[in-house]
Amino acid sequence: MKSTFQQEQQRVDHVMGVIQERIHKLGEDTARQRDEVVKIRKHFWDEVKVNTDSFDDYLETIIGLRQEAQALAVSQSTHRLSSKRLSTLKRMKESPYFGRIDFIEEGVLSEEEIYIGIATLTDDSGEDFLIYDWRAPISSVYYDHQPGEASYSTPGGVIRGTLEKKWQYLIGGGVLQSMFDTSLTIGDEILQIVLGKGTDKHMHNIVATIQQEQNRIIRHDSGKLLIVHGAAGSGKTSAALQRIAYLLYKYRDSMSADQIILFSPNSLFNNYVSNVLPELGEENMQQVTFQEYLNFRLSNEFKVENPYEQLEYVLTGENTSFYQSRVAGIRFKASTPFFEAIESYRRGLETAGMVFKDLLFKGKPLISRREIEERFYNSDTTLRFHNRLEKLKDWLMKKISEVQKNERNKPWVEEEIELLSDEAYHKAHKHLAMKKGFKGAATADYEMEIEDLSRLIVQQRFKSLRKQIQEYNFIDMKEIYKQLFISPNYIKEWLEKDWPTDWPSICQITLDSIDKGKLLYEDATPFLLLNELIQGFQTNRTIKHIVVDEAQDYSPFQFEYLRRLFPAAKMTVLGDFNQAIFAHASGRVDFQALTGLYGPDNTDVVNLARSYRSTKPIIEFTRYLVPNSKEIIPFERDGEHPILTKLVNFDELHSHITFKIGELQNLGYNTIAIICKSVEESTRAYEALAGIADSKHVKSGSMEYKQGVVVIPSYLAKGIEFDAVIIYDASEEVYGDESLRRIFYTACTRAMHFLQLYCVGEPTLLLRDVPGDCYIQD
Ligand SMILES: Nc1ncnc2c1ncn2[C@@H]1O[C@H](COP(=O)(O)OP(=O)(O)OP(=O)(O)O)[C@@H](O)[C@H]1O
Repeated sequence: MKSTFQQEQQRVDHVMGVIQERIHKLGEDTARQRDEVVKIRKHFWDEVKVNTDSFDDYLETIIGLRQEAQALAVSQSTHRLSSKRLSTLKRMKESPYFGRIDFIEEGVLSEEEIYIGIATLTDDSGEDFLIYDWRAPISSVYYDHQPGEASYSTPGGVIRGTLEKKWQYLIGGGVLQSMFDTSLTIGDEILQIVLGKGTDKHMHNIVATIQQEQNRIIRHDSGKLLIVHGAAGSGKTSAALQRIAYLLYKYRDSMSADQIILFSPNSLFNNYVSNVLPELGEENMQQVTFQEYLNFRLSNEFKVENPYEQLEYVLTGENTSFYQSRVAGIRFKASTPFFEAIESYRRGLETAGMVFKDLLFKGKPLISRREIEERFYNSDTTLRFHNRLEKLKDWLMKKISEVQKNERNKPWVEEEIELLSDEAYHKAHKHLAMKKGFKGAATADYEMEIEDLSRLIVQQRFKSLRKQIQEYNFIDMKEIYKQLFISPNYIKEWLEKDWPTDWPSICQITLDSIDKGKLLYEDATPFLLLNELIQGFQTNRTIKHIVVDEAQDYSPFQFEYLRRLFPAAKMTVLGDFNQAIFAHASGRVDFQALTGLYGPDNTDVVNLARSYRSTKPIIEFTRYLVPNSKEIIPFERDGEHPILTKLVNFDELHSHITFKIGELQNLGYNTIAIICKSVEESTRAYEALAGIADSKHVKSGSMEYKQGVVVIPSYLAKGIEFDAVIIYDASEEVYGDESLRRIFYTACTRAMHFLQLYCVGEPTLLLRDVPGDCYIQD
């Protein structure tokens, strides 16, 4: 008689056979579909008869074109779906499923064995499920329940029953390596195995070991806003990515990957998480950093400072003049009172204060800014602000048309006609001929009239002016924003209280920067907001979901902005106060305040207390670095205690680090990070440690997360993790300020298996509260 293990292997073999068969069949189908697409593309124009001689011919051409385009679209979509399924099946060949529940539904006598994997697989009849997708309603029982009474929600209502048993499988290369009856042990064996492994270049999916509290996040589906607050390493990013996969499955008929945006902390992180969805057979969502968005919107007008330049300044600029004022400005400009001040300032612009640009033609004002201003403030004040601007735009267009008409007979036009090159003449000829309905050979007979040519030349000359009006570029946004800072008292008109004491210096810093063509990071979102409040929000209604990771580094201001920008989207926000590293994140970072974005009825908050990334000794050490440390629960994974080594000078430090790296590499650690406070420090460290083979210096703008040894500033290491972390210099000299606590905590919590801290001189007092038995002092 066969053992349970053998029977299970037999089942694996059977399922593998089915998968192999499907791969073979689908491989053939996909190849055929690809040929079909290529064929349609190649012969697209052979199938369409282009004839525009008469209206009927024209109509027939259009219909032909449409039919051909439709055929192409259908073939492409069929091919895309088959390819997607094929790559999922190929992944399932490695490990077809990872779990099983034995479930008896209420009112049904027999128990059903539900095997769970990354995608559904049925037998040839299509009736019996060999594997259930991990996102199927019934699969939630696997994540949510221990043996006993259990239930799950379906679109038709709640199904109740009894969970008899729960199994976890480890299958690799089609071979069953181990299976655990977790209903008996309630063990985390597989989680232990997964977490004990080394990291590699990319984050991986966690579907086989999703924890109950994470499942709540993944399957959450009510309200507009889900706020997830969780300790470092608690799986916030992982849960968010599986949540996206879940939403793409649940709403597969109405939501596609390009309708979801993930706001990531930096490009390195983008690269790091880019494999999770493809591993699950889904396409990646759009990934963007807030900075990229700001650049996209503002780079025509300004050079926009990036958040890391801002942070680097905060970390290293203490000795520069106006340092305190700049930091106060950063905080204030990220606050809700400043948001409200901008809103009331905009309302104030309804009666006075709009600044316009002269509309120039041939270098001279055609319509002066004063004239535009007068027209605007004499317009009907009962109309909404935006409608008044629309009317102003119409008026300007009309004026331009009049001037344009008068210009046709001016001598400059005649001169230009005479100076027209052959090529320009030919182009103009063609354009006018097309406009008048001449075609092909007939155009040769057409004599261009001077009048037509003049009109065309004047029209061309006015094109950019019209564009300027069309795009509201006659509003001097830069001056309007500057106005807020020109007189330090001006703000008091829009804000009753709460402006910072160093406001006059903040005003000066702002103006100096704008005059140099640079927009400080703290001004970028306020400037955009004012822009949108005046010209109308450029909203994007196609986006259905936005996920904001590392949300503690966004200001309330930015959240409000995102809400308005994507009015049709739901939002998932993930963060950890303790890792708030940006300068605007004062002690008042408050996720509860985010509830105000959509209101309490539309908001849910989930807390993740258990931390998975690091070994228990590392978590027990790091949690003493932040307040509320008791709330962080370590996952029981053993390892070495963190080590603090005190050194007397930098030469000693560098030889210690070089030796340690060799040791760690011999232990088989793939990813080792030497984490520094700032780029300034990491540049020095990298140069001094040049002897370490194949080490890389990660700077802002680095696009790819690499294996091996990296020297990295703390704020770029956020969101990612390393097998071993070395804190380059944890001295009081470097981390001597309380405001660096969160940066220090973030750096230490990047370690999965090993944490070494060095310090040249006295260690930072941030370690003061860590009990001596939580680390080894060298
Ligand atoms: N249920 C789980 N099963 C397996 N691994 C998990 C699970 N949850 C989290 N992990 C692992 O823990 C590590 C940390 O997860 P993740 O990066 O998602 O946490 P985070 O909360 O976003 O961390 P941080 O805020 O520190 O950036 C990752 O290696 C992830 O794969």
